[in-house]
Amino acid sequence: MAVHLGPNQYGKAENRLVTVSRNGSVHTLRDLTVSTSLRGDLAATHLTGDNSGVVPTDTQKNTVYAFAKEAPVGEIEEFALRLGRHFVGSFEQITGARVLIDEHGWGRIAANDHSFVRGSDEKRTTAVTIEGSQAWVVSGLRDLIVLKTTGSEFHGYPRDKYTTLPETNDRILATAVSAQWRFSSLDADWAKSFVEAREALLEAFASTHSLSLQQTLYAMGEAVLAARSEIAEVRLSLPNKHHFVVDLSKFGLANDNEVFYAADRPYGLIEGTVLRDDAPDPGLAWHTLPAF
Ligand SMILES: O=c1[nH]c(=O)c2[nH]c(=O)[nH]c2[nH]1
Repeated sequence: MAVHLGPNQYGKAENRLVTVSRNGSVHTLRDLTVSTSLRGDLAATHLTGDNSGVVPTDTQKNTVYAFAKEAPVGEIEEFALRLGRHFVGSFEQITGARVLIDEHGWGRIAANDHSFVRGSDEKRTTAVTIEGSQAWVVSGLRDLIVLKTTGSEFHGYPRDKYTTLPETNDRILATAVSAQWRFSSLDADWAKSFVEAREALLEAFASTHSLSLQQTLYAMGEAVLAARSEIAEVRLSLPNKHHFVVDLSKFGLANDNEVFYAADRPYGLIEGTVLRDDAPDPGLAWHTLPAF
């Protein structure tokens, strides 16, 4: 039996990092989940258990925490680039790295400058891939939950003997947006880019009169590309969070799109990519990230 080692990487997943920085009595809280993965000449450990090239995942974890102390964390893209470049630059066998960071949002409680309230489950995300001296950044968000109570239709689909879905020209449209956008430049203003891309997603969701969630997805991706020239490509994953009109006729009640059953599962899952015609080659930007 002839076999060989295929692509591999290893690291410490989901390091939970919380930092507090103090400006007098005003405290600033950051809450990140950081995952590092390293690649390179790692055949020896897989084939013989020779660990001479293996930077322990424990060391990777420690580096995340030490780096958070040694310099300001900054934007998550900057922190991920700093970590990835460190591992690739410091260890001969390590030629590539992927650093994933999710940022969890906290708001201030007005009572003082050191109390916070965890907001929604929305996460700001980045995925940085390093290969030698090259770097690619894909940023985005997850679990941005949106809903509109009108301005959504769904009809005109083929019917067969299994089709029961009634056509509708007025329904609730709701989804939990996962978006990832690929930067064509590392010179971006990461914070501004995030705020404006997010705003473009929300604006497009709200203002597109939707004939399908697919159409809304395309409009949302297009809006991000129109808003931010440094973004080359947007990938969206949109679960269709169905809201079914409850049949109240058995109680002698009419239901004019007022009472809904919010279904948990199954859900439609609409996924797609919108990219500029002249988008630069993605290189390894999507390496190990979901593609569709
Ligand atoms: O916007 C939609 N797209 C679909 O593909 C689909 N399929 C379905 O049953 N409902 C919907 N809604």
